[in-house]
Amino acid sequence: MTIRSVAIIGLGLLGGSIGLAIREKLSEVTTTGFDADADVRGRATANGLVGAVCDTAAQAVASADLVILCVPVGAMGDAARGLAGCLKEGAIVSDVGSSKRSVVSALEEALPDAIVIPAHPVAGTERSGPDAGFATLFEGRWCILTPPKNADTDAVSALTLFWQELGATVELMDPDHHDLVLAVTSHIPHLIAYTIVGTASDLEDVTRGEVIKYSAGGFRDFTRIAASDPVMWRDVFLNNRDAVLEMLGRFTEDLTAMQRAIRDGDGDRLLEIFSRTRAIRQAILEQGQDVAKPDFGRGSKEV
Ligand SMILES: NC(=O)C1=CN([C@@H]2O[C@H](COP(=O)(O)OP(=O)(O)OC[C@H]3O[C@@H](n4cnc5c(N)ncnc54)[C@H](O)[C@@H]3O)[C@@H](O)[C@H]2O)C=CC1
Ligand SMILES: O=C(O)C(=O)Cc1ccc(O)cc1
Repeated sequence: MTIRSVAIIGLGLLGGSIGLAIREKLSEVTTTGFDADADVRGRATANGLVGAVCDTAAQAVASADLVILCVPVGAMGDAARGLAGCLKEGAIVSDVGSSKRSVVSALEEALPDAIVIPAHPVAGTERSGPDAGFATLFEGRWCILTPPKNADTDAVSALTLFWQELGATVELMDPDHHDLVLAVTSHIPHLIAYTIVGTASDLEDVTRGEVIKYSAGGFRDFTRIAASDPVMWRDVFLNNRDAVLEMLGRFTEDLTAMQRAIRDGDGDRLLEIFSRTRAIRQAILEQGQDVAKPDFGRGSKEV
């Protein structure tokens, strides 16, 4: 099957970036879009994120071969229910949600007769909204597809090709495994950033001023991540609860071990842990991933 038209539901960072990337890399593909927020629809029109910004989701998807839901994971069910009875025959319904198990269930429940192939482009920034997108967001990034076991193979191939044409490398994964892996590589790091920046902001006024004044690289990096969209991340934690709690349990144990090593003056133990973690960064660099300028930092404002 050939994807000739794409409808994007949710015209923020991800939706806008997909629209711009299609315009730049797949000029023969037409795009339509819808956002629940009228102001966002206005900005999307002004920024030319899609060929036509529609007043309803039904209009946006009516002739689309591929529909991509780019809304917070907690809104996927509502957004999908709004499309029931409006899809073109044979259309693929996909998404970009950061967690997959609950999204798979929400989409399949809302659209039981549709071809649903969930996806997660592992690419983003701390920015959000219709002015934050950029066409190169997906270049050199992973896009994980979590197709159901009985998925239409032509649809999986078409979606794979679509993401490859936007510059991503595609991998297939089971949704539960996706959620566990992303809990440790993305969700817990965000939780830690929100926590440490929150801890600093709870300090008394004088000290807090000094935190801002003397913030060293590490803290500044955390503030970038902790500036990420609150609604999006609330939804990620509510929707990937089990995997996050599992990984948080392990993290808490490791943090306690670190606390004990410091209390005991166990320098050897600290050296051992810090050397092991250094090797992980080395391995990421050797894989050719851009860790010096964070993944996600493209298009983001340096702080
Ligand atoms: N921000 C990031 O770095 C990344 C985000 N994601 C995922 O992408 C999705 C979108 O995130 P962003 O683009 O960053 O968010 P965003 O906040 O920039 O855009 C989301 C848009 O969805 C709209 N919306 C909400 N409910 C809607 C509904 N029912 N119907 C139509 N529009 C609706 C909002 O008005 C908003 O404009 C989320 O599921 C997130 O987990 C995935 C990878 C990276
Ligand atoms: O900005 C950052 O550091 C990110 O981690 C971006 C990001 C956020 C959510 C995702 O599901 C994937 C990537």
